Amino acid sequence: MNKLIEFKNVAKEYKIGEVQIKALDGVDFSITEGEFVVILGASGAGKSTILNILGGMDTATSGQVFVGDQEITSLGEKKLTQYRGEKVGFVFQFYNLIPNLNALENVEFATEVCKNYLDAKQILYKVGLQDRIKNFPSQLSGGEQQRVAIARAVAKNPLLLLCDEPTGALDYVTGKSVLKLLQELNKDTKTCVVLVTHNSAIAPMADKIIKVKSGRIESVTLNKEKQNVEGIEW
Ligand SMILES: Nc1ncnc2c1ncn2[C@@H]1O[C@H](COP(=O)(O)OP(=O)(O)OP(=O)(O)O)[C@@H](O)[C@H]1O
Repeated sequence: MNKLIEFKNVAKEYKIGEVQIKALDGVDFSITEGEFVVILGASGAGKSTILNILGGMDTATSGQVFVGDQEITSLGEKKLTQYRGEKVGFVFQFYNLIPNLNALENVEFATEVCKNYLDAKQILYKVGLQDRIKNFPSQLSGGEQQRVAIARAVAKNPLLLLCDEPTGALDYVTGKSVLKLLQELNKDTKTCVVLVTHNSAIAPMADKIIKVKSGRIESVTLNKEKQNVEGIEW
C-alpha cells in the first residue's frame, strides 16, 4: 500500500502576548492509504492541532505535510480552500448541521462544491437514516445527527475522513454505533479515517495508533490484532 500522509518535523507555535505555546514540537509520522488511524493523547497534547493542520483548517509554523501528491504546507489560501473542500471530510464532536435544512439537504449542501460527490440519498441509507431524510436536525437524536454529519462528510467522496472526538457528546451505546459505522465505512470505501480521541480503550479498532504527548509523538504502533468495535468494551 502507498503512503497517503506524511508529517515531517511539523511544529506549531501560538503566541499570546509574551507567552509562546508550542502546540506541536517536531511531529513526524506517516499514514498509509486505507488505514484507520487513532490519534491518542491527554487534553492539550496537540491532537486537534494535528488534525486541523492535516485538514487544511490551520497551518504549521514549520515543517512539511504531504497528502497524496500534494504538499499542503506549501499551498496558498485558495488552493488550501480547494483541498479542504474537495479532499477532506470532517466530523466533529458537535454535529454542526444547518438547522433549517433537513438531513438530505444538509448532505446535498456539502457536496455542492465537490466534483466527485456521491449520491446523498444513498449515503443516508448507508448510515441507516433511510426513514429520516426529510427530518430537520432538531427532530433527530444526537446519534442520528452525528450520522447525518458522517453522511455529509462521506458524500464528498473525500480522500481523508477526519474525526475529532466524534463520540464526545454521545452516550456509550450510541457512541459505539457511530464508531462501528466509521469502521464499516473505512472497510467498505477504503477511505482513510483519522480519529482523534482521549479514550485509549478504543485503540484496538485501529490499524495504527499514534500517541501524542506534549506536542510530540510518543509512539506509533501498528495494530496486528485489529478488532471490531462490537468486541471492545470500555
Ligand atoms: N488558537 C490557539 N491559541 C493558543 N493556543 C492554542 C490554540 N489552539 C490550541 N492551543 C494550545 O495548543 C495546545 C494543543 O492543543 P490541542 O487543541 O491540539 O490539544 P488536544 O490534544 O486536541 O486537546 P483536547 O483533547 O483537550 O481537545 C494546548 O496547549 C492548547 O492550549
